[in-house]
Amino acid sequence: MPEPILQVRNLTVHFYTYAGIVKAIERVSFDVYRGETFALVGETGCGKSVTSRALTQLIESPGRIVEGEVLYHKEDGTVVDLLKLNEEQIREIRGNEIAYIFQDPHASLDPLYTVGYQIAEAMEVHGKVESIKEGIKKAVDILRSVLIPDPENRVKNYPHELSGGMKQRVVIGIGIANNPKILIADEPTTALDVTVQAQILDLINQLKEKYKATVILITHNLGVVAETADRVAVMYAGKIVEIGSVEQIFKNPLHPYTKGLLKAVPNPMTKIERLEAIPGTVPNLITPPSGCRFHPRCPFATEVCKRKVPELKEMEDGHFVACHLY
Ligand SMILES: Nc1ncnc2c1ncn2[C@@H]1O[C@H](COP(=O)(O)OP(=O)(O)OP(=O)(O)O)[C@@H](O)[C@H]1O
Ligand code: NI
Repeated sequence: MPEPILQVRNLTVHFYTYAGIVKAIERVSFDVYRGETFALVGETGCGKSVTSRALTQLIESPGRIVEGEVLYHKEDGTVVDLLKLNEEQIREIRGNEIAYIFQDPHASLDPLYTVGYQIAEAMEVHGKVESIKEGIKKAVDILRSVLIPDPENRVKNYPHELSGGMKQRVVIGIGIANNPKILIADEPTTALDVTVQAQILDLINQLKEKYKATVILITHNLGVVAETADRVAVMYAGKIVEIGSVEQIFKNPLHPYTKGLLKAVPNPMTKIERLEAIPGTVPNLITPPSGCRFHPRCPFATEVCKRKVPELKEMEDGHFVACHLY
């Protein structure tokens, strides 16, 4: 039996805006197993980033986590609900046991400090080194492990002295500096060109093996999912509609939305295809559709789909779908 490292239950996040309450994610539940790469996929605005940020309470005003549990299974066997931790406790976990790599390396790095300093600081904050000076020494090894050439000199560079791909390697270096148990990569390659994207994904895979980490990978690129993930959760308009192994999802997609996604990508192994070609648009999440949120776009929708929210049901071993057709 795979052992869960995270169990997410009924995670719900709302944004209280002037226009109304944006129901960004609603009762999202899934497990992530220790050591796997778990992908969250879906069109833009479906709630991937909000879900991943909510795992460690990284939701800023006007957003609020209104419901849910995120059970984190530590290596010593204890289980904590990350949503019940206070600010200081969650900050101790964030960046240390659970680290993020965000999409835009420009926004993730401070232009005023050298990359060595920034890696050193990430370690010092969590008590992994006694001083920045010691941290900068270790930063050389970290730059080496993210395959930056000439790390002894690169450590003294400012972000603007590095290419986009190199900057993203530095961001990954900061992410892994404290040897996290879970690495959450939110569109880590979107801002990069295609060849560099492949290198960065390779790097994440290598680091995952080396540090025995668990990876949560957020992407709208199904080619990336096919190549790097073990399991996949498909999101639509703030809900998870299907979860399964990569093989189950690609060979036997069950939800009409998942089928549409796969059809919208002529060849799932093509890296550059994106998921934008399903007819209709993602609904407004202030007044989401009743029942199944996909029903207005679904070719198979019936009466019940308008009335009743479908729950996730297990159809085959580990393959879940939330759809009234099943
Ligand atoms: N600060 C905010 N205020 C209001 N609504 C927000 C805010 N942040 C996110 N949302 C809403 O939450 C929903 C989910 O957004 P999220 O960023 O998680 O989508 P995503 O799946 O990551 O999309 P993308 O692929 O474009 O990154 C969207 O409808 C978005 O408009
Ligand atoms: Ni996002």
